Amino acid sequence: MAKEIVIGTRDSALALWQTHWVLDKLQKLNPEYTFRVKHIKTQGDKILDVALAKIGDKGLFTKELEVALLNRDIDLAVHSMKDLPTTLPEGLVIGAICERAEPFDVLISHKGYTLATLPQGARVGTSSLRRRAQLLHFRRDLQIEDLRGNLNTRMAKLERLDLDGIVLAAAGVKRMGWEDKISESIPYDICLPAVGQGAIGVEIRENDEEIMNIVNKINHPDSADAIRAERSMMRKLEGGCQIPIGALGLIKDGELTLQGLVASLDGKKLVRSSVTGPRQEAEELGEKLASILLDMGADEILQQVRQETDEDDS
Ligand SMILES: NCc1[nH]cc(CCC(=O)O)c1CC(=O)O
Repeated sequence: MAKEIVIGTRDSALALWQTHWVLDKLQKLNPEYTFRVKHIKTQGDKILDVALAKIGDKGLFTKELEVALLNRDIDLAVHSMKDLPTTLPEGLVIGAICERAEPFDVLISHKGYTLATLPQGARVGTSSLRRRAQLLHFRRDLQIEDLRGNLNTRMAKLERLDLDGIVLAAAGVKRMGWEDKISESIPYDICLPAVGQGAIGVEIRENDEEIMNIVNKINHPDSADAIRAERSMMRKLEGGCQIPIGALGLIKDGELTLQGLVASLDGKKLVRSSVTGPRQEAEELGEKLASILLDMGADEILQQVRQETDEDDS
């Protein structure tokens, strides 16, 4: 009988879509194994009524899966790369980063608005600090409403809260089959994506060579190098708290260009820059861009954000 490999996943509709996408690929490329899915509830799936920025979202969608990996309850965990913290627990590694879908954000609005044409003071839903800051930087007049929950809940809130629009990741919207609801693909100069946005990753045990060989077949080197650079930038910038950070790595002719930004929560301050270099130096490029941003004023923004989130906690 074929050896069974257990894939751990969250059980949101998006997570299940992503997991079955990964499973199909793995099964085709590794016919000698049988793959099975195990659902695991994460903290982020249970706490739906508290703003993410308040509880801190590091590992909120991944921790229980990581515990299951370390306990050998599962052999690999499928994550949205954007939800995977930049530092992994001891003993776990990223086994593969799959080919990235569109990394940009989209506006969903019944009236077909774009960010530029939304009426004065329009109410736009997002719970991401990164989106909030960049939207406010672009349009100081917008009223940003908190929008916690999985994609289905967020879409329901567009109606229930009678919002003028909500901002979501294009990749998730397409995976849910909601393309027809998109009223604008938001350009990168207005909104730089989250680190890892649009890519699905596989986390495995560090010394598990058998699983490493199985998942390596679905690794996409261009996506992996781009996202390694983004994660390296973020690792150097963040200090244990949630901050508005955007990043996007793109590979062309063997060269990696990494764009990045850091913004204040109100979007008033925003520093943005980019670096280009050999793709083999993805991690160094990420650190270099982080240093450039810090020199440009990101250090002050970070201090300010830390103070503001501390006040929130008390
Ligand atoms: N934070 C939730 C999350 N994690 C991954 C995606 C979308 C899919 C992706 O970016 O890979 C989403 C939804 C969203 O931000 O709109």
